[in-house]
Amino acid sequence: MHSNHLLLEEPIRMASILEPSKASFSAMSKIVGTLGPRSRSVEVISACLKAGMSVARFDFSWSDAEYHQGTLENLKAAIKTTKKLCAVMLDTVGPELQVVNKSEKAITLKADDKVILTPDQGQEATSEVLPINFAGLSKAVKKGDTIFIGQYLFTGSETTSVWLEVDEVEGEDVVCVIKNSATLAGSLFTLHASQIRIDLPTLSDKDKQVISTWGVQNKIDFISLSYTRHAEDVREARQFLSKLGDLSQTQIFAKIENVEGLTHFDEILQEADGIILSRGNLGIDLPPEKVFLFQKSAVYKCNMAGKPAVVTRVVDSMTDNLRPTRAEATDVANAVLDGCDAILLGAETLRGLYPIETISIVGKICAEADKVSNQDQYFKKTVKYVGEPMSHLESIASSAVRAAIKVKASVIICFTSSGRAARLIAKYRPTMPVLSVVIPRLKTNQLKWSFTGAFEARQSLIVRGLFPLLADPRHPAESTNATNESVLKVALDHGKASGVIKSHDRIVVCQKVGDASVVKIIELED
Ligand SMILES: Nc1ncnc2c1ncn2[C@@H]1O[C@H](COP(=O)(O)OP(=O)(O)O)[C@@H](O)[C@H]1O
Ligand SMILES: C=C(OP(=O)(O)O)C(=O)O
Ligand SMILES: [K+]
Ligand SMILES: [Mg+2]
Repeated sequence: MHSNHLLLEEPIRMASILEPSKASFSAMSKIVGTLGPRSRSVEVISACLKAGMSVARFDFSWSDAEYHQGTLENLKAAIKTTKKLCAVMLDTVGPELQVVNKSEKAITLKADDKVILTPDQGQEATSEVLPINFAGLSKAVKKGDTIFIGQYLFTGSETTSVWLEVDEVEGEDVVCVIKNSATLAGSLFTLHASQIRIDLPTLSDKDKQVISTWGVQNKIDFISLSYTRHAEDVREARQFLSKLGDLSQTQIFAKIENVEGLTHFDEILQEADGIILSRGNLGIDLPPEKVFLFQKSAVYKCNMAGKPAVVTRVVDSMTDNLRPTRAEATDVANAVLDGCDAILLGAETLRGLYPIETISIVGKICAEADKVSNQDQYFKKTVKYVGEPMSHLESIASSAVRAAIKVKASVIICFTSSGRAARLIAKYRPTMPVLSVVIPRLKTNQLKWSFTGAFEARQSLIVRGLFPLLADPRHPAESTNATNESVLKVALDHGKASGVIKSHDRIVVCQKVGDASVVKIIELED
């Protein structure tokens, strides 16, 4: 994929744009798919994995643990048959405001009419009254405030979502003027009050209950912490996970969905393992002309911190269409050029008509963008930002990337146990895939012995450029010459089998020999 590297900063021969792309290993960018009604059979999930999905998101805003368990069992079966790894992400409900439409009858709202938002959940949802799950709304809003309501995983389509303006507050009810005619479809609508503080905990009691049952049972790799607004939200979630056995290893991805989270971005980034730029909600909270600026600066900060950045809501129109709009197609490429690690698909895979095609098209756009991203510029910027003296490991990691580019290596093979070395290599955005060979370590919790490695391997599935391989735990974890050689052979065979490594290729290897970290370049004979 790196062989015909073009640079946007140099004149591109226009005709070269039309040259068909060589079939490549896969995109360096990752794809997170939200699984639901249209993407829960073994068949469809298998196709999604083959098309490039490497993380499955289970959104607990919608449906229950039993339903999600059924989907997860199918995911496990699909992983087994396709032999494609996939990590599991649990997405919390958090302080999300919802309208439950028990009857599931479509609700027609007409511009200039009035509608009442009430916390009385005993009432049916109609075009006059919409019951919501929060009693504090009337205290939080004032006349003139803007409220948005859309179908769960709204796509922004003007006919299924509605803008309201607060007209008056009557006790706990909020009376609103409808700004556009729309028909709300489905059983659940999300409500977003622009730039309003919602006084609800970031981890709700229901979230805690789900995490400590479903989450523990399934050893979830990631928590997607909806509506993270302060660093303290992440610290609290971390504290909660620390008491749940294996989940002390679960990574926390802070979802930035409103202005409050944006304001505290720097502190949140320090605490979190990664960031989800939740443009669905954030795109409503921010003035439209500011969305790109947040994206560019947040992704830059994530890159410099070496933490994964995930961008959402990229090809909403593919929920009903086989092709993205031109704007969407360009937006996906720009997200990659901005430096994001992964793209998160919502409605497109959950209830869209074309989940597999969506993943495949997004993957292809990412792969094209990968080819023209300016690695040299990025590398220099990162080295400058990190400054001197660099930590030993960071210096080794950046040198490995530099060497790999200079010798035109086809892959970097990185030995790691904690995953730290592989993440640092990814931070320097190599143009070739990184096979992160995770070496298990024996650990004990005083009750039983087990091996580390599974979490670390799956968690790299959200990092741009990383392709994990879990080494056989029978290999001793000590890095002797003999074990290094035998593990390297397994990694090379794996690389050859998957087509990234060919005979006579050069390969950069990052490993420890005794106590010393080394970067070596090998040239294959056959
Ligand atoms: N089991 C191993 N065998 C050989 N080298 C290793 C092993 N584990 C880590 N390394 C190398 O050791 C250095 C530290 O890597 P890191 O991922 O931080 O290791 P750790 O898992 O010990 O935190 C890197 O150069 C990495 O490639
Ligand atoms: C992904 C988002 O959130 P949700 O969990 O509501 O899909 C978003 O707001 O972009
Ligand atoms: K959610
Ligand atoms: Mg959201």
